[in-house]
Amino acid sequence: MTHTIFIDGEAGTTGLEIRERLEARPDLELILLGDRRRDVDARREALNGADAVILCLPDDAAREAVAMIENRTVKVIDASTAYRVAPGWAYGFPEMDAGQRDLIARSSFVSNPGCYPTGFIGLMRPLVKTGLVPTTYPVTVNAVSGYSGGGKAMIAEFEAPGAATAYRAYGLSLKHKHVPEMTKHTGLSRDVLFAPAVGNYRQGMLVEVPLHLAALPETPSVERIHGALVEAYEGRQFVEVADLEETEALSGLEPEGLNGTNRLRLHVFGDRNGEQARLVALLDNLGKGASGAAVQNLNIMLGLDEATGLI
Ligand SMILES: NC(=O)C1=CN([C@@H]2O[C@H](COP(=O)(O)OP(=O)(O)OC[C@H]3O[C@@H](n4cnc5c(N)ncnc54)[C@H](OP(=O)(O)O)[C@@H]3O)[C@@H](O)[C@H]2O)C=CC1
Ligand SMILES: CC(=O)N[C@@H](CCC(=O)OP(=O)(O)O)C(=O)O
Repeated sequence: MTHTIFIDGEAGTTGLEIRERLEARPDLELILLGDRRRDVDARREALNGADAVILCLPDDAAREAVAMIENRTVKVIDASTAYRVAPGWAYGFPEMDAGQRDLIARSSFVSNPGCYPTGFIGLMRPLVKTGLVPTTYPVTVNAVSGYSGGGKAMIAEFEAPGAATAYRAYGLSLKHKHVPEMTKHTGLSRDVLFAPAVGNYRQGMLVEVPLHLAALPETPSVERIHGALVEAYEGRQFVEVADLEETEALSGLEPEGLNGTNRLRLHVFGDRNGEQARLVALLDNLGKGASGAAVQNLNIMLGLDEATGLI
């Protein structure tokens, strides 16, 4: 059986990567609008005529697209921030809980997680759930992304001749749009303090949570933190927890290590005295952070093997 798929935003950074992942698949037929992609009537017809639609648009345009969908049989995946904490939408992170994959499979409206939140929630949700980190704990997140994270506009800025910025801290007003989903989907009751940065390379990211272990109620060991993550993701194809020995042997970690994949790798670095830890997630902002995750959710919603077409 062939499923018809419409990517609204097919020529954008996320849309193009999804298209690349879907184009070669014989089980799917893509509805492509080409030069008519901004034509509202053409979009309305495609949004209501496909089996599934993937919205790769800015937030406001995503809300407009959702309002255009009258056909209740259409399955919708939104890659924007518009619906990530909205009622009636399933959060598209299948590995985050035992029942999340089934929830996504039953849902017609799935919100794809943000790239930074995928790394952060991957690291912190199991620790909050097991009580190792209290819900009231003041959590800080430091992160760096490649410039494709900012879409076409940021790619043009960084790739313009003479653009020499090496690194830029941003989100300095402490109101980044990812904070609500990071807080909600880890189960924290206090907003996380998010310190993002963008580097002069195209793609890939590191998301880090530093922890003073002695400030946590049970002063958990690095092994215990690591064990909670291993247990949470056992048997998951796309989320892996690096061995402690492998992590200890590393003298550095680079953000481009999983580019082109749908994988998320979690590391737990600890000091010799067991007083401090650095939890670090590595992912491709356009892989498990966006386009890969959207394809994984699409597979689940269509009742297919979730790994179809993904590495
Ligand atoms: N880049 C990333 O790493 C990630 C992005 N996302 C999210 O995915 C969404 C898309 O981001 P990204 O691909 O980076 O952005 P881009 O700027 O690269 O692409 C946006 C796309 O949206 C289209 N578009 C913009 N406004 C409208 C409109 N009013 N009507 C119809 N189409 C419109 C553009 O069309 P045109 O081609 O004609 O310009 C373009 O194709 C955003 O919500 C972003 O936050 C999520 C996770 C990671
Ligand atoms: C480098 C950069 O600018 N990154 C983007 C996040 C990209 C992303 O995750 O998009 P969503 O917001 O849809 O999740 C930002 O911080 O706004």
